[in-house]
Amino acid sequence: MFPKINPTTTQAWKNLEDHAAQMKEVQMKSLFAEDAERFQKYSHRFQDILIDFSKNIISEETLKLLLALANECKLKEAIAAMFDGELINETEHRSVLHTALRNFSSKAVYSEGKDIMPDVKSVQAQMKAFCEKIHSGQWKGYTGKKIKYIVNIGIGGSDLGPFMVTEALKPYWVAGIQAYFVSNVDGTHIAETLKKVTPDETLFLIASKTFTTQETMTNAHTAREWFLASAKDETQIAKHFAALSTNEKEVVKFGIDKANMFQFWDWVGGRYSLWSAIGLSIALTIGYDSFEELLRGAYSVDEHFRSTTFEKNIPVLMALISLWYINFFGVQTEAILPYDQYLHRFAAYFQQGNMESNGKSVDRNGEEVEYATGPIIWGEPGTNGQHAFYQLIHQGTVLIPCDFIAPAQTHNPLGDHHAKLLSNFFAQTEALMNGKTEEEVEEELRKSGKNPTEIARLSPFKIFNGNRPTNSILVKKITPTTLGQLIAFYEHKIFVQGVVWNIFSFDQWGVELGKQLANTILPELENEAKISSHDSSTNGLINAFKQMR
Ligand SMILES: O=P(O)(O)OC[C@H]1O[C@](O)(CO)[C@@H](O)[C@@H]1O
Repeated sequence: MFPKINPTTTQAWKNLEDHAAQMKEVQMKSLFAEDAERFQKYSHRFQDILIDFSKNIISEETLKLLLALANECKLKEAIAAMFDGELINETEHRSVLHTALRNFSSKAVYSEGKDIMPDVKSVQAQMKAFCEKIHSGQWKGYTGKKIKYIVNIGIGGSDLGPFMVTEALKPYWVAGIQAYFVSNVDGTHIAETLKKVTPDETLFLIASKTFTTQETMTNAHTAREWFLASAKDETQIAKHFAALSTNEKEVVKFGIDKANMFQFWDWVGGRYSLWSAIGLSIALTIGYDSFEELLRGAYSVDEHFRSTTFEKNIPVLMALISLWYINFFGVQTEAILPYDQYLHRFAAYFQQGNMESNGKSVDRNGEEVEYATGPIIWGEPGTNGQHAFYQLIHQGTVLIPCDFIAPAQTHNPLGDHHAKLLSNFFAQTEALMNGKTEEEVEEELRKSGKNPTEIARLSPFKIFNGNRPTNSILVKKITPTTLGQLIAFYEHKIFVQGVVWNIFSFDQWGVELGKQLANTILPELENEAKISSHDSSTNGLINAFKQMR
């Protein structure tokens, strides 16, 4: 196991603190003015993806120190430990091997002494055969019709990944298949979905690693009742329900045929599970071959991550540059801004990926951390975001490093839409870096005919300080391959940060307390009795709810 190092005790951390004091005085635009090669030096190409880190408040010295920090925190050893199946998820005593799900080498991968690749390949073969049956129409519903609707019922990692990917890859959807995703326990979600599908043409995928998650089980039972209200025959459930899970016992208890169970394993974290059987909704929607391309894309990044020197290692650089702001500039939040409507769930997906992984305040030694860890992640597609929250990014009091992502080629070449979209993408990062000086503002106001009094009054509001960092990620086209690559970049970024912060990125104890309390409160809502067992606010709210309902 790699050592558990408090990053603040490293020499690199101390050096970075001193260096940050100097860099806080530096303007990015001066860095560009001083170095005509800056873009070439700080941008990296990975197949059809270009990542430009040059619009960051970093110098060669910054990167040298950040890389020294990674080395002092034993990142190399940590990467090897993950890929080698060591039990790095210590609080759950598990390996972390989502990378094995996209391992296209012929090499064995071991977890707790067992080569897991035969099981992985066998489930993939099962998924492929199932997709073929559904797509060819060989698989028939209870009235003899072919399956037209896929309804994935899952939440968190059992929903966000498949939903994000199927949306991102809409141009690849198999003709005749329509996918829906139900996650929220709010009955509205399933009720509205069921209005769009027919019982005899729908396949429900009950996606849950544990098969005990309240939301998913509640929705699954509602779907089952809805289905049986039409089919009126429990033996027909086998034609319309499949389970994606690690928990065979619970799947069978629910009444799903074992033959319709697609298995995955404890060493797949929920938020890293789209590559596993949880991806069946993806494979059914875009076809198994495209699903495999997605996996292959991720595999190519895994190889890059494992073998590329840290100086040129894209996820390592993404992680360290982000950490530079979080730990040395006091940054608390990052935005992910895809200039691609198909990627409209990308930020939401990595909200869970990042915040559930690195939203921790106890280190791997069980000590409270004395430094910042995971940031708040959020974002919306461009240009919608521009008309909503960019005001704050440009002129607000908080520094928000942003990732701008755009495809060079669109799947929908309509008139000049794409040129307009991309002109905004380029303009925003330029504006965030350069800002607009007082002189520029005054000159502009003068030209627009304002008098000196008006110029003096208005100019403070129109100044942009600039120097706001961005990464630009330009992708030739969003395809299964490039999407797989993008996702894997972000996954490994999260891993690298977790290593440097010395936290366990693959457990999620922080979601338990709320679940426990909800289980206590649920029976209290079953009658009209006045509640007095909580604090006065919780009692007051529950009692008011009982009166209002
Ligand atoms: O797949 P399951 O077991 O239903 O869990 C769903 C989600 O719930 C969590 O455990 C907590 O939100 C996530 O980590 C997971 O992705």
